Parts: sequence; structure tokens; C-alpha cells
Amino acid sequence: MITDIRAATLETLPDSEAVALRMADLLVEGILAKTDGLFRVALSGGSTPKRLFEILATPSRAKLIPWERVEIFYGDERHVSEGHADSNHTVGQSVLLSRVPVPAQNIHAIPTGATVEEDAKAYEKTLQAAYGATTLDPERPLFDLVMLGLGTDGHTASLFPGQPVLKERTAWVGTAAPSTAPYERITLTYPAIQSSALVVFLVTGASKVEMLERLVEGDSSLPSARVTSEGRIIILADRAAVGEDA
Ligand SMILES: O=C(O)[C@H](O)[C@@H](O)[C@H](O)[C@H](O)COP(=O)(O)O
Repeated sequence: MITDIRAATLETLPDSEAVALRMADLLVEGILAKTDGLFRVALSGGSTPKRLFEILATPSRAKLIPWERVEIFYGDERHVSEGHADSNHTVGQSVLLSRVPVPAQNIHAIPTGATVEEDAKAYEKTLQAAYGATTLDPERPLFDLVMLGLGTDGHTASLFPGQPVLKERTAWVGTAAPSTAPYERITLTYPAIQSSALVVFLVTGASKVEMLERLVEGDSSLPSARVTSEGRIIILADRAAVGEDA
């Protein structure tokens, strides 16, 4: 049964630290509950996840996780050279992945060394190899957890307003060239995000008040509000993003 954003659970937490801690708990719970195969997670980009990554890398938390059973993907990537400061993988690698014993073969950065179309195709092949099929089975989600952020224009991953990739219903990975953000982008498409047991939005800060309100209302003019899941959708927001701190 497909869940849409209007059926999402909104959890309001005191501050961004509490949001990061709650996300860390959800990840630990999910990983420990997974008994058949690797726990496949798509990390979100931008600045919000950084504190979560720091928390997961702290020894007291890291030792709770059987990292050999975790397989890391990204929801999207900026099409910049490997190691570029604005790359989502550069942040993920430096703040978390280089500090925990997740096997290197379980880490799948989105390639950025060829053309954006070639790299998107290559990433789709990586996803299909991990999944073991080239078509998505609604009964068998591609991801155990997809983490998403919320942009101040209502985008999520790199599903930006007005981009052709919003119409993609077959490919698992697409590209975007938003005029409102630097760099070309590679992104999971809606069908790939929908193939998930759990989608969690992380939304913090007063700058997100308007978009969070419209997301929760299911305003389908926002790309983020068109996200669906074969499983559950949770929105973790702090009081500032909900507008309670005003
Ligand atoms: O690559 C990216 O930028 C992200 O994937 C993007 O979708 C991000 O999650 C939102 O723009 C929120 O970004 P902040 O967390 O920095 O507000």
C-alpha cells in the first residue's frame, strides 16, 4: 500500500540536536531489526545531516551498529569532482564513513567523473546490482531507509521545481540542472524513493517554516510533497521549523 505525504507522521522535536538524535535512533533501530541481507540506506545531502553523521560516528553510538550489515547510498549528489567540498559524499565520508568500520565495498558514492547523464546511468546500474533486479518489486523495497531534506523552494534530494526529472516514472536515477542551485545534479527519482520501507525527512530551522507547512498539507506544487513510499513516511522537524519558536 503506497503511503503519500498526507499520511506521513510529523514528529516535532525541541531543536536540531534532538532531530539528529532521533534520526540516529531510527537508523540504529532499523539496522538492528534487519535480519535478511544488508540494510540499504540513502543518505541525504545538504547541511542538515552533518550533526547526525557526527552523532553516528561517536564511539558510544557507533559501537551499537553492525556496520558490516549496512550499505550506504546517497539520495543525490552535486556533479562536482570527487573530494570537492560541496559534494555530499565528501561530507558523508569525512564526517561519518571514514570514522566507522563500514566495509568500503558497502559504500556507493554517486560517480561524478563522466558526463552527468553517464554518471546517472552508472549509479542506476549500481543500485540495480545491489537490488539484484532491474525492475522494482513493490513487495521488496530497494531501500530500508531513505533520508531526505527539504529545500526552501520545496525541493527534496535534487528533485527541484520545474525539472523534467519530476516526470520520470521508470528510471531510478535522473539528472537536474536547477537554475536556483549551483552545479548540475544527480538524483534518485520518485519511483526509486517510493521503493522504500521508510522515508524520513529531516527539517530544521526557521527558514523551513513555510515549506514544512505546505509539505505537511500535501501541497503537490512542491516536489517534496510528491514523495511516496511503499512503507512509512516520517517527518522529523524541530520547533523552529514548525514555527513554534517564533
Ligand atoms: O544535495 C542537497 O543539497 C540535498 O540533498 C538537498 O535536497 C538538501 O537536503 C536540501 O536542500 C536541504 O538542505 P539543508 O539541509 O542544507 O537545508
